[in-house]
Amino acid sequence: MSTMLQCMSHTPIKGYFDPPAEVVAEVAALVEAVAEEVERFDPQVIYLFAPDHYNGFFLDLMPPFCIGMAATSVGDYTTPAGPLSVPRDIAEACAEAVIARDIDIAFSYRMQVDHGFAQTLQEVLGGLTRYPVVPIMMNAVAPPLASFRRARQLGAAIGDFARGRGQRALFVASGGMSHNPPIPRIATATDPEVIERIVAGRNPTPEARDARQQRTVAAARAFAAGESELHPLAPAWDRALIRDLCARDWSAIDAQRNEAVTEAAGASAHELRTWVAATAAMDAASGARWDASERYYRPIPEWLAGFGAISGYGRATH
Ligand SMILES: O=C(O)CCc1cccc(O)c1O
Ligand SMILES: [Fe+2]
Repeated sequence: MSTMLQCMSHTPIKGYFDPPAEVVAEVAALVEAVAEEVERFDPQVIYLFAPDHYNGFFLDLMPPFCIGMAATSVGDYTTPAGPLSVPRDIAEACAEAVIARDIDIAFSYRMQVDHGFAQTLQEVLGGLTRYPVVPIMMNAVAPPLASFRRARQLGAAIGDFARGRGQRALFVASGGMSHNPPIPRIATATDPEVIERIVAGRNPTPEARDARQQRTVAAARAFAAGESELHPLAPAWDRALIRDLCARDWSAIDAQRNEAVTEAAGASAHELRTWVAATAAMDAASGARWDASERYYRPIPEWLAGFGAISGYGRATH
């Protein structure tokens, strides 16, 4: 059974407000190259680890992790709306295997996902329905968050499950790296409208969604101009995390404390738990016979993102 790992940042600001043309072209070339590799690999199943940004999951009921047995993209920013091709039997068996390992994940038969999933599906994975995909949502916006250690254990359980199935499996993470887009937090929110939106803001009007997206784009413009209170990008921290993941230094990964991650790299650096889970899944599915390396890294303030990518290739030992 062959395996592949692709971890990459997402940023929905792309197209609304962009860095210099050479940076846009560099990222486009990266995306295209990874998409071609995926096409050549021709996965039989994709395990896609991604966060949500208060578009599909809210504080009325926020799970640390959720596997979708069926899922639909809400179509925020420039991403397409519509159903994903979730192989329900595989997703169900995966949830069963994970829960049997004492990782008590949630599951949904009508999961809504946002650009966290949809941008990567659209740009890297051939669209929402090109391949069978098991979507795994990891809460990265609403503290208290599960630990990096738990993300690693979740990934390992899914990787073992994938190996047991013997299918050509692609593990994908969408998110990170250091960044801090203006996502409200219940601890500091005071505006009742904002509180309502993060507690129970499912299916907003198109106007409300657009207003929110325009605020994010405005924040990116201010951040790029150096006129922003948002946490700065943290290239040195990002590169160290890339090194730890590629080296499979699980004790270093497990030692990451949530407060320290926020402090060093901004609140949305927590999206990197998707990289942790996908890499741990790859490791479990591939045994010792795989390698990962840094594919790309650049801090891109216009996109509010420490933008990185790692790729890994392997062949399972049985
Ligand atoms: O709309 C939002 O809530 C956040 C949008 C957003 C911006 C930059 C990087 C990201 O990873 C991201 O998700
Ligand atoms: Fe994000």
